[in-house]
Amino acid sequence: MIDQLLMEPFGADIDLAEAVLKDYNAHLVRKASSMKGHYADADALEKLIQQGDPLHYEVFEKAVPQETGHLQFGLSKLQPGTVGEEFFMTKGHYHEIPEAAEVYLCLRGKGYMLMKTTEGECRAEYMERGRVVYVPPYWAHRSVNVGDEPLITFYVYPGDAGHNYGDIEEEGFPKRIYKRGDKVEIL
Ligand SMILES: O=P(O)(O)OC[C@H]1O[C@](O)(CO)[C@@H](O)[C@@H]1O
Repeated sequence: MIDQLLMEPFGADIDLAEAVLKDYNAHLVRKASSMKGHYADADALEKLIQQGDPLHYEVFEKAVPQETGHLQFGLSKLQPGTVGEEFFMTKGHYHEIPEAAEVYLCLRGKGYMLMKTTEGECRAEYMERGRVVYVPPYWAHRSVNVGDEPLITFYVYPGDAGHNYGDIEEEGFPKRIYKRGDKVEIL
């Protein structure tokens, strides 16, 4: 029985200086046009889309089965920039299995992990190279890049966790992160 479940172990290489996952075999790309409904300034987003629909973020993975017992891992690379005054961010999601936690290790850049619960609790945990953020069960999470280079994180979460985008699209996050001159404002 266990023989049928066995998968070959494998290794993967991350160029830590460049924060690049080598030989990835899964690649998710989200451009500005994937972000409709997420930013406060919808007109500024539309303008950005019309001006060439720039890359927003990518996720690079060594694919493993999306099943109980496995661990999904990879690198998330979020470009710097703003939509209006709001820093570039990921869509954000709860896990379909809400009890599933996630760990992020920041490899490059500066940003925040913005987290919220269905009860409306909201936290922003700072990220810079070497800092680990723990996203506990039941917290929706979104990365926000407040620096001027890509924000790159290594992440690990349970293989069967899944992504629930619907709830967060309806609820939104209670806080947003803005660039005001040289300042970062979390409001
Ligand atoms: O799913 P979002 O919010 O677009 O963020 C992108 C990626 O972030 C991750 O949680 C890892 O950082 C992936 O599971 C997901 O595909």
